[in-house]
Amino acid sequence: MTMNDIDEPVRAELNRLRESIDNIDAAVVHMLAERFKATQQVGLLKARHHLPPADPARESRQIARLRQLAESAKLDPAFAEKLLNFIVAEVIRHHERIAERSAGESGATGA
Ligand SMILES: C=C(O[C@@H]1C=C(C(=O)O)C=C[C@H]1O)C(=O)O
Repeated sequence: MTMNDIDEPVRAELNRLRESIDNIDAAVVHMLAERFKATQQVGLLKARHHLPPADPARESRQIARLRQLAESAKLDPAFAEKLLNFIVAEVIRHHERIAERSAGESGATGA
């Protein structure tokens, strides 16, 4: 049995479910793009005011909140935490890059 041997009603159901998955994936990409736009602004603000790229206390509060939300949505809280940590690690990398660039610019002579 391969994917080519699927009966028509099963194929139709699979296609319907996959259309929904594709819509959800598109929404996730758009939401992440908006989130990164906001975090880039936070990175610029932090660099301008010499604040550290990471804020572990804020992250702890976000993890506790997301774990609760995940539980009430019947999503594995450990998965929600891993996903947030993955995203935040990327954000912190961006903030470090922004801080380096900002330090380079303010250290430049302009000559
Ligand atoms: C965006 C921030 O910077 C970092 C990234 C966070 C995030 O992606 O949610 C949270 C805390 C910080 O470690 C922030 O401080 O709010």
